[in-house]
Amino acid sequence: MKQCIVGSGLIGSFLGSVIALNGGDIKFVARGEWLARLQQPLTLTDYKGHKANVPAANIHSPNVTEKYDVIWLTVKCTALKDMANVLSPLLHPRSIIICCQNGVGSHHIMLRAFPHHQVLRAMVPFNVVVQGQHLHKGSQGELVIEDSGDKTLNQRLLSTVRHNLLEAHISDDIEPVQWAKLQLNLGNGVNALADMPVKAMLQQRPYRRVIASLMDELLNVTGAAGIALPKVANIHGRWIPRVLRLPNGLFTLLAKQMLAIDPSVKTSMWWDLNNGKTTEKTFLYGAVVSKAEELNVAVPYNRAIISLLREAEEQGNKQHRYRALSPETLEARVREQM
Ligand SMILES: NC(=O)C1=CN([C@@H]2O[C@H](COP(=O)(O)OP(=O)(O)OC[C@H]3O[C@@H](n4cnc5c(N)ncnc54)[C@H](OP(=O)(O)O)[C@@H]3O)[C@@H](O)[C@H]2O)C=CC1
Ligand SMILES: CC(C)(CO)C(=O)C(=O)O
Repeated sequence: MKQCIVGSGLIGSFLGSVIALNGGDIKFVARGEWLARLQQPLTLTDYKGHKANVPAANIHSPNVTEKYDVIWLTVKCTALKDMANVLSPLLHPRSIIICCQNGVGSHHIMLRAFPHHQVLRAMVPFNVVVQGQHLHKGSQGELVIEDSGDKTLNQRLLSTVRHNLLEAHISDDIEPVQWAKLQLNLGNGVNALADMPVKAMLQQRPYRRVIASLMDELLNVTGAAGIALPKVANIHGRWIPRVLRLPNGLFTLLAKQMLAIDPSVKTSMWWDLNNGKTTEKTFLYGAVVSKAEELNVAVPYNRAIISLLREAEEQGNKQHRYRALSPETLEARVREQM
C-alpha cells in the first residue's frame, strides 16, 4: 500500500514517521523548515516515555509521476482550498484521501474536489510539539479513523499506524467523535489569544470560564441536533465545563489529569497566530455557529471569539505581533463583543 502524507507539519510528520517505523511504504509532501527536518533522522517520544529513532524520510518528488493508494491529508483546514491542485497528480482512480483536520465539515471541500474518490475522516486527539529534530506527542488519545466500509482496508489502515507511540481505532460514526473533539478544541482560540502554554492557561480561572462558556454553547447545539457525544478525554465532555469553572484550588485537585500535560504544549491555533497565519477559527467556532444557526440556538461566545481572533490576526499582520489578552481582559472583551 503506497501512502503519502500531504502537509507534513506537526501531525503529518509524526503520523508519517510512525508509519515509517511500522515498515510502511510512505512518502511526504513537505516544504520549508519541515522539508529540511524530514531529510534528517528524527526522534519521536511521547508523554508515556516511549521513544523511537526514525531515519531520514522519503520525500515525494514533484518531478516524478507517482500515485498513492492512501493520502493522509494533514494540512490545516485553511489550506484545503488549495489541495485540489496538490492532490490531483498524486491520485489514481482508487486512491483514498483521509482528512485529519480538526473541526467538523471541512472534508466537504475534498468531497467536492474529488467526487469520485473515497474521502474518509480521521480525528487526531493528541498534541505534538517540536524541538529541533525531536517530535513529542504531549497528550493522550487514540487516533480515530472513519470506517471505510471495507474490513480488510480498515485493518490495513490500523496496522500501518498502530505502534506503542500511537493507538488507533476505527469508528463507524465519526461525526459525533469530531464534535466531541471540537469541544476540546474550543480552548484553542483562548490559548492563542492568551499567548501562553495550555497548562499555564488552565491554571487561570477566567480563561477557564471563557472556555467553559464556549463549550456550553457547543453542548447546547449538539444537544439540540440530537448528537450524542462520545467520551474522547479522561472526563466526559458534558462534565468538562463544570470542572473548568471550579475555583483554582478545587480545579487543581480534581482536574489532575487535565493538567497532566507537557508544560510546553501550545495549541495548533497558537502556532498559526504566532506565525502570522490565518487561524482555523471559521472551521472550529464557525462550525458551532453554522449548526446553531440551523437550529436557532444562541452561541454568543463562539461568535465573539471569532471576532477577537480576526482582530488578533489583523493586528499580527500590521504590527507583526498581536497583543496577548490577560484573563480579565479576555473575559471583558468577549462580553463586549456579545
Ligand atoms: N498541532 C497539533 O498538536 C494538532 C493539530 N491538529 C489538527 O491537525 C491539522 C494539521 O495541524 P498541524 O499539523 O498542527 O499543522 P501544521 O501547520 O504544523 O502542518 C501543516 C503543514 O502543511 C503544509 N502545507 C500547507 N499547504 C501546503 C501545500 N499546498 N503544499 C505542501 N504543504 C503544505 C504547511 O506548510 P506551511 O507552514 O509552509 O504552510 C505545514 O508544514 C489541523 O487541522 C489541526 O487543527 C489536531 C490535533 C493536534
Ligand atoms: C490536542 C489539541 C486539543 C490541543 O493541543 C489540539 O487539537 C490542537 O492543538 O489543535
